[in-house]
Amino acid sequence: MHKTIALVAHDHKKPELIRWALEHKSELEKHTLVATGTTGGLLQEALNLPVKRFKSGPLGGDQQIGALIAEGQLDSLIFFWDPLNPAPHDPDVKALLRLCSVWNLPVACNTSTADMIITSPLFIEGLYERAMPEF
Ligand SMILES: O=C(CO)COP(=O)(O)O
Repeated sequence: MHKTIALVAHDHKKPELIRWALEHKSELEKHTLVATGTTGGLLQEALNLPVKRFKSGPLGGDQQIGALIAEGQLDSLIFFWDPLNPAPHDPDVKALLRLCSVWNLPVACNTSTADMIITSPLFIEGLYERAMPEF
């Protein structure tokens, strides 16, 4: 089943995300890929696949991806955020991860979880339910 997958990594984590994406290229190429600006440029070059690029994270890219979630236009987020270095846009990072919880969006912040999502029949066949938030 065709999905839209967002791929994002902070600077120190970009090599890890590129390695992961290359490893899973045969699955990723079946889907629409979106990314924050710098991550998207690197992925496009490494994978030789089209990647829709939003703004760089510090300039609002995380929020643009958050908007996709709120609009029901994203199926998963692979977000290798950096736990060891502070980001100037940390509130945006938190806001993006918060929306994944609000909408029950499959989100991976490391390679082990990303492996599980991209190989999961639940994900690939769309067998999980995106939550409608309750107030
Ligand atoms: O900062 C980011 C996510 O919070 C990623 O942005 P870039 O892909 O532009 O580096």
